[in-house]
Amino acid sequence: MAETLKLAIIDLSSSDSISTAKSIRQACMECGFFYLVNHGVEEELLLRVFDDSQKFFSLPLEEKMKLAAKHHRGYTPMYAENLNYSSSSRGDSKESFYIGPLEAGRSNLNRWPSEEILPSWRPTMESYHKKLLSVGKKLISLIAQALDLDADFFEKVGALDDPLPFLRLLHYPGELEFCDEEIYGASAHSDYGMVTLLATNGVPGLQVCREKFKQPRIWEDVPHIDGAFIVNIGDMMERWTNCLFRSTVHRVMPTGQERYSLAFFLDPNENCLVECLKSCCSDSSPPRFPPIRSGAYLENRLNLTYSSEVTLKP
Ligand SMILES: O=C(O)CCC(=O)C(=O)O
Ligand SMILES: [Fe+2]
Repeated sequence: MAETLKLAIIDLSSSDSISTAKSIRQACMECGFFYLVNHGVEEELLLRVFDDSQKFFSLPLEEKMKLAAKHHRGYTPMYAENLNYSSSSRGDSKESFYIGPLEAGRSNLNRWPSEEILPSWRPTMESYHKKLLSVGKKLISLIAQALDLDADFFEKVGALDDPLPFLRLLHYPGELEFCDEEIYGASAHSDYGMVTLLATNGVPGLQVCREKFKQPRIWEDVPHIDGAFIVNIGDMMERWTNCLFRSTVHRVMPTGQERYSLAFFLDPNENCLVECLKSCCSDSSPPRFPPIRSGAYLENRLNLTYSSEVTLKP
């Protein structure tokens, strides 16, 4: 039985940004995961998004496959993905739908179910996507302050001016087709970008491993809190901070219950150079990673996860 992890709760509506930034710093250094409350996303919108997500995944497979992922947008069927590419097991038992950036010039790569089949599906997803981008940007400015940087640091380095936000609708079936081998809902992985904001339908399954280099791995459950997003730091933020802020390994275990979640990945603009912050390195603690361009890094990670061609550029 996994222990239950008690994560910090960060209030996005607090007027005391200094103390909020301090709590974020501690949470990111200790665990890389925290809850975000009072984020301003209405419950009614969240319910509509979950409802529409369920409607999409209930369509016949051939209908969903008409929107099969291209350029990393659209539908990925069950077992299409192996997040833990060092494992040779079957892919993950989940299906998903990716919605990429909505900004002009990029949004034409998105794939949408037709209005006749799922009326008002697209506007619902677009309004959630936009809302989450604004919550994510607010959070990033607090993360900058948590690193003793100017609140607009990540804007100034070009990460957030035309960023790469991806909304991913996820569906984990309750009953598994194969029970003779080790099957994960999502196998062990860390996220690639800056931050991820996750909402779930309340069904458990998410686990984190705080010490990724220790064996055997110890997994702890992350319980759902009504109305809270689960936020985690991604690998690019870990690179920026020279591992001060942790991109923690996590996974989703099947529980026999059907599960839906919404993961919003906020990734820097593809041209943004991700390099160790001056405040995070010294002679005795030199940069652990060379500088990389966000786009090249993401493409490489995505290509390792999916066998098919993935392109990020519009
Ligand atoms: O569904 C979840 O709870 C987590 C999904 C996840 O970690 C991911 O898609 O990166
Ligand atoms: Fe993840």
